[in-house]
Amino acid sequence: MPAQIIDGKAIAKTVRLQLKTKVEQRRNQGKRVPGLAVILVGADPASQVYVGSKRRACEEIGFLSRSYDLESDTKEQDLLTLIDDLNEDPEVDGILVQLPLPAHIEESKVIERIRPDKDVDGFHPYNIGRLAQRIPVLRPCTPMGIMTLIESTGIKTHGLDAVIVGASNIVGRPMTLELLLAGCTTVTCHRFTEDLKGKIQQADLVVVAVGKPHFIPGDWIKPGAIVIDVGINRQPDGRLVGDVDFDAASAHAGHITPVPGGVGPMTIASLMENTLFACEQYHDR
Ligand SMILES: Nc1nc2c(c(=O)[nH]1)N[C@@H](CN(C=O)c1ccc(C(=O)N[C@@H](CCC(=O)O)C(=O)O)cc1)CN2
Repeated sequence: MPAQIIDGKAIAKTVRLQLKTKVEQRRNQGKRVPGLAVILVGADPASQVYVGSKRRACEEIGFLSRSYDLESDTKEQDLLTLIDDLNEDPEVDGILVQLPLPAHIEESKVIERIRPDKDVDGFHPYNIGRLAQRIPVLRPCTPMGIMTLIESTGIKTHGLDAVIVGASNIVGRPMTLELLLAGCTTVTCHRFTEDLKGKIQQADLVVVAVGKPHFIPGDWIKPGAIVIDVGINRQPDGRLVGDVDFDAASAHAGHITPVPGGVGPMTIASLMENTLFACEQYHDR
């Protein structure tokens, strides 16, 4: 039987509609709307697309949206000063700095400058530490969205053997922490991993985030496994493909995310959830 498609676009839309209702309720109660500041440094075309989607999602849900588009040669200190200002701005619940940053700006310095209670990306060491200690607050958006997608299948995660391919700070590492928290036995694979095929063949759940088109052949997938593809690779003909050979993997998997329309839209929906969370948990008074 072919795999069931996990429709991230539809699930993300449902999440956004639920958030819109909650914002309307806040308005009716005389409360202020949550605010998100989105900062883009430079003009990377993919980043412009993602930032545009984040700003549109804010408007659709009814959040206050603040946009900061900075030149690619912006000084690190100027970006840090903007973050300092936004940290003190009572209308702003969340601050998002789109990654990657230009090479002259130190990413960790910027992430650590955002106050943990406004770190809606969930990348600050405080928020990563909370997730590692099983008391999550603001969680990294892509892994958080993936957990929502997995929950939508109705499959219980306790005891599953999960393989995460890729060990980035944005996806692979926090994904491992999320799946550990969800009761999976986790194996995190990276460039030095040996026998990747053997590990994937054993996995009930595979999350792939390496950024290489069709890196995982379909016939490596265990029959019935859940396959989550985080890769977004543009082909010479303009099509987007994932890190997994979708057509071949669909013949083996039980559930699979498409690219596009899988993980990407849920990343943005999770960011919106985090913004409301920051507003309600930290800033409502
Ligand atoms: N500060 C951050 N920077 C980056 C993050 C992040 O979570 N925080 N993640 C990625 C990029 N990303 C979010 O910013 C992101 C990637 C993809 C999508 C998405 O909706 N993709 C669509 C396809 C869009 C297209 O046409 O290119 C899909 O998969 O259907 C949203 C957000 C790196 N940087």
